[in-house]
Order: sequence, then C-alpha cells, then structure tokens
Amino acid sequence: MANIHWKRIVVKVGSALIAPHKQGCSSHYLLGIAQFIANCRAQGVQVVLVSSGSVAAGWHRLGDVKQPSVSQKKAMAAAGQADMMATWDKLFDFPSAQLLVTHGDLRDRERYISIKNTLFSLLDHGLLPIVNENDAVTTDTLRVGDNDNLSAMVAAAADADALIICSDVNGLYTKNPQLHDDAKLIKQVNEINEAIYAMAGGATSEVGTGGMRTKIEAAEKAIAHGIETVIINGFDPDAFNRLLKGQNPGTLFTPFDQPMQEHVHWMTHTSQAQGEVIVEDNFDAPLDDQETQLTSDDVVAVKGNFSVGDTILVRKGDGTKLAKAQANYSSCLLSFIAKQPDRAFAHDVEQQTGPILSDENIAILE
Ligand SMILES: Nc1ncnc2c1ncn2[C@@H]1O[C@H](COP(=O)(O)OP(=O)(O)O)[C@@H](O)[C@H]1O
Ligand SMILES: N[C@@H](CCC(=O)OP(=O)(O)O)C(=O)O
Repeated sequence: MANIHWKRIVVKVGSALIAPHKQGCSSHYLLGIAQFIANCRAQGVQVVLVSSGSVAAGWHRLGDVKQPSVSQKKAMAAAGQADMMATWDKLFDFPSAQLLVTHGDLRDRERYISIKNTLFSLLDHGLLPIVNENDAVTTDTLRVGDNDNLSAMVAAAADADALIICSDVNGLYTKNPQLHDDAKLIKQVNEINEAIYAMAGGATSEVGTGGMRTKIEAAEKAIAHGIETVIINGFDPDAFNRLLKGQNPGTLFTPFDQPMQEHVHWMTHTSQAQGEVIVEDNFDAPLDDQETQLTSDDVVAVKGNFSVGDTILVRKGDGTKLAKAQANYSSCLLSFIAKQPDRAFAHDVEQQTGPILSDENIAILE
C-alpha cells in the first residue's frame, strides 16, 4: 500500500452502511467514511464516491414489502436516491454532485468518454462526484446490476490509482464469515484465479447485492487497469485510520505491473459484445495489424443485431475468442456482403466503407 502516492481514488460504499435497517438513511456509519474522504482531499487526493443504498433507503416508502419485485425495487431506488444524496451532502463541507449511469451508458464509447469528461470536470472544480447506477431506468440488458463492478468501471474511467470497497466484513475470507466461524481473512491477493472465486459467496444481508463474488469481479477489472483494490470493513473506523497510515486493514488486491492500454481495458472489462462475427477455424491473421485486417472473405457467419459503433466479438467456429472490437459495419450490411457470391461487388463495398473492425478500438483476446 502506498497511499501517499495516490492521486485519485474511488471509494465504494455498500448499502448496509447507508441504510442498515431499510428505514431511510443513517449517518451513523457514514461519518467515518466522510472523514476519511475529507482527509484524503486535504492531502490532495481526488476522490470519487460510488454509493449504493438508494433501494435500501427508499424501501420503507413502499410500505411493508418483504420481497420486492424488480419494479418495486426501481421505485424504492427512485424514492431513496435523493435521501441518500442529501445524507452524504450533510456530512461534507465541500459540494458534491450526483452522477447516475447504466451499463448502456458505460458500454457506449461516446457516452463513456462523456462520463469520463464529466468526472474530470467535477474533480477539477473540487466537487465530489457521487456515482450510482440509475436503477429506476435500467433493464436486464442495460444494467451493470451491482455497484462493485460499477465502481471498478468508474475507477477505470477516472483513471484512479486505488479502489476502496467498504463493505460489512473485514475483507475476503476463505469462506463466508457470516456463515462459518472458522473462516480466515486473506490479507493479500496477487492473482485472481478460480481458487479465489471459489471462496467468494453471495450476499447474506437483505440489502447487499452480489456479495463477495462481485467484489472479486470488480478487483479483477481494477487491477488490470493498474488500480490497487482494497476491501475493508466500513463499520470499523480504525480501518480508515490504518488506510491513511498506508496500512492494509482488509484484503489488498495488487495491481498489474503492466496495466492494459485504456481502450483495450474498456473493450475487455466495460464494453459488452452486441453480436458476433464468426471466422474460419484456420484464420490466423493478427486482427490488430493494419495490413491483415478482417475482410468479408474471412467471415463465415454474423450473429446478433449490431449497429456501427457497437462492440462485437470475433471468434472462430470452434469457439476460440479472437478479439472484441468496435464494428464499422452494421450486422445487416456485414451479413449481406459476406454472403455475396460476387466477391468483386463485396470488395467494392469494403473499399468504399473501409475496414470492418475499428483499428482504434480492438482488444485481442487469445
Ligand atoms: N468469502 C467471503 N468473505 C467475505 N464475505 C463473504 C464471502 N462470501 C460471501 N460473503 C458475503 O459477502 C457479504 C458482503 O457483500 P454484500 O452483502 O453485497 O455487501 P455490500 O453491500 O457491501 O456490497 C458479506 O456480508 C458476506 O455475507
Ligand atoms: N444501485 C443499488 C445498489 C446495488 C448494490 O450493488 O448494492 P451493494 O451490494 O450494497 O453495493 C442501490 O443504490 O440500491
């Protein structure tokens, strides 16, 4: 841990810390977190807050609901979001700003850049961005679904040095400590693999989403961007003091020595393929080489409906994933020219329209 060198951090706060009893927000546990954020800012560290809690905060507004439906949860989020923002705002003597996003926003390159610019603009003006998923408008296909993964995407967009995930447990244990007395805290993880995922279970509280599994997913995304990630217990004020001293109070995930390039990281960890282009099993040209670009001659099949600018997966028929890339063609046009028996006509179209895959936004997978 080397917090003295942090320029920018993302702090993610789970629902149990904000609205532990589903009866509106409580500042009880937030005071220590707010103090930590203020201390970081006083040391010149820029901070972005990713705050959960809108659903838990708005829960009581819908009456005595035991197991809310998806639309009830959205209504709770809409009812609780303002309460959550107001609760944070009261704890700071600097201005904050609300940023609500969905995965639909983050996976669209133009909107992603726009979000990035807004974040930097807020930070440059000394505001504290408070980010949450825009739960009220999400659909199954447009949502991130949990704020752990969201915080990692935000940390990448903000080009943060560290992601601090404040939860209701001390960190990652060998098994769920809420269920097993003999669970042991893991202090440091240098490689995220199946064994690490196998330890991580789901949430046990009524208000948490994703449990430890989504925190590992978040750490995997963040460390690939060179962002050190720490899971700490947000109930424990001492955890924040220790962080400020450069100590590790929870579980530290060490970042890659050689982080992915920005656009490759976005392609791999934030963007989502809207369709697939299948190539011959013996295809072996490097897809990121200008000289050997994919042509319609190589395309065996086109799957899904994608538009120009969407991310697509290029794979072989045997399932080998070759690359994720931004498409310069719609699925309709690509499918049409790939099926043309008159190859000269297909090549003419390609001459006029340009390469099938963007050479700027491409991530080679295997
Ligand atoms: N191996 C594990 N180590 C620690 N916590 C775990 C583990 N497996 C599952 N969990 C669960 O993950 C929970 C934290 O996730 P979650 O409830 O989603 O909290 P948050 O609201 O902070 O995101 C813990 O309270 C615990 O029940
Ligand atoms: N966007 C949701 C939070 C979803 C979520 O991941 O919650 P948590 O597991 O408590 O971080 C909300 O504001 O209630």
